[in-house]
Amino acid sequence: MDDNRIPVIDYTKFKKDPQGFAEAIKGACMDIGFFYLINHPIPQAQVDEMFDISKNFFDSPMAEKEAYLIGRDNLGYTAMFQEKLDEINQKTGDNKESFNLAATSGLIQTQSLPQVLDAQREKIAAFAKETHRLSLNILRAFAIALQIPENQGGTEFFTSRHDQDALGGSIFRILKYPKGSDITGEVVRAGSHSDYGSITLLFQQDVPGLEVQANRTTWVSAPIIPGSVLVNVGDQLEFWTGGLFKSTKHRVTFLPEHAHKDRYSIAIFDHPNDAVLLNVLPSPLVTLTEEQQAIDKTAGEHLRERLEKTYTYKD
Ligand SMILES: O=C(O)CCC(=O)C(=O)O
Ligand SMILES: [Fe+2]
Repeated sequence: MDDNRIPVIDYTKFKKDPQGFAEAIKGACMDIGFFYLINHPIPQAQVDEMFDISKNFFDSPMAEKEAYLIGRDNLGYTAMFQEKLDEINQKTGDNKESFNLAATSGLIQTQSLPQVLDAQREKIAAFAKETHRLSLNILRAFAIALQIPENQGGTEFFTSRHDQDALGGSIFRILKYPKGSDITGEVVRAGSHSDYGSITLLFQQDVPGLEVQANRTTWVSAPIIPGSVLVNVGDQLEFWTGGLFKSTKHRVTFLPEHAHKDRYSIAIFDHPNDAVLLNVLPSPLVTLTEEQQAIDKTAGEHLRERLEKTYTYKD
């Protein structure tokens, strides 16, 4: 495999040749930590509808958005420059706005939402359910690739630990990178970071800008492949697999077209349920170090540690 390329994997292979699909995904996860899925089951019309909802929300008056500022529950609105994903290298915060919606069933129903989003709650919930179904099949492919024994859960080892009806940190995030040039002198719009969860699904629309750090050294662009979803491994899965799967840093940089075009993206961050211990993985391919085995860390603890480092909460 070319190390500097993000592989493109055909999702229809999951049904026809689960083993081959699992091997392709494993190769990508052990290498660059990112892959595109084409021919996935989420209808483009539904994705487009989510982008329309997102645009309507970001167009609403600032007072309405700021009434829902993000708090320690990791839900709500993040204003321009509020999040600083790369606290070491960025002078200013990220040049973007975002809104975190809950992606666990209970919270989808009860999260307090601004009017524009509240009116679309059913559609948002349906999209969260649909994308979660796709995540579950990716997690099944992981279990096949990692040869999890039947008596340890087999194919359902990861899915049973990503129950949308149980407590967990999964987030459905809409993002807007407003048009305009780099007023602060930063080249980067969203600082270099790795994601926190197990897997992230990313939908990009029209305007590129995402870059991925191949081999932990070289920045390569992650172009938009129409109709695809970009999938990446997060920190919890890297930790859980003893480093076998790579949680790769990525960032969004300014491109000339950003001067006159808004950029929108949607990220679904799937997390293991809060109570899941990340230092136990019954796979013959994974060897956890003694040190790692000694760290009894749950997914919930892992997430909260990371969040405290990157946000400046206004409460
Ligand atoms: O907007 C993008 O393309 C990437 C966003 C991202 O990496 C994140 O929110 O974690
Ligand atoms: Fe990210």
